[in-house]
Amino acid sequence: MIEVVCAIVEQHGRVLLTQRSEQMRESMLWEFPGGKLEAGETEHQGLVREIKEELGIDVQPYHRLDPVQHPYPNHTIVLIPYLSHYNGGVISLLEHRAYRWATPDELADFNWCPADVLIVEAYLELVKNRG
Ligand SMILES: Nc1nc2c([nH]c(=O)n2[C@@H]2O[C@H](COP(=O)(O)OP(=O)(O)OP(=O)(O)O)[C@@H](O)[C@H]2O)c(=O)[nH]1
Repeated sequence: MIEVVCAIVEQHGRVLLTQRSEQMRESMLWEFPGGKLEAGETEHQGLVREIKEELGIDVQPYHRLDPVQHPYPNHTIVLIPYLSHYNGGVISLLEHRAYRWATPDELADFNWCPADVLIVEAYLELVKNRG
């Protein structure tokens, strides 16, 4: 099982989404930025490292949401989402095709990686319950 951590980074009522590039698996689909955990790394360390590597920004994970398991044709992943603070830096697209700061209302309009669909739903529920 491949463990993948991803960040739900919020700022001014919007959330950061990234679009996978032509070169990546699940190409052109939208996701929460992140990546595979490396051996010996904690989830927090892996998430901070991945976001720095692919977007050049600093984030601080603070709340773990329920992981989602998803079978892709050649591998199964467990996707572990963290609500995260944006701690600074300017976004550079070092691996992705595009990024957006989307409002919760807009999230349903994106073509998501299949593993993310349940995470988007859980996030929307959380936003609703915050009032
Ligand atoms: N980062 C990220 N990956 C996701 C999400 N949803 C999802 O299904 N995935 C899948 O999880 C896997 C993560 O791979 P990745 O390519 O982003 O990670 P990485 O940078 O560590 O991989 P690499 O070193 O093999 O290129 C891919 O199969 C990707 O499609 C998501 O929200 N964020």
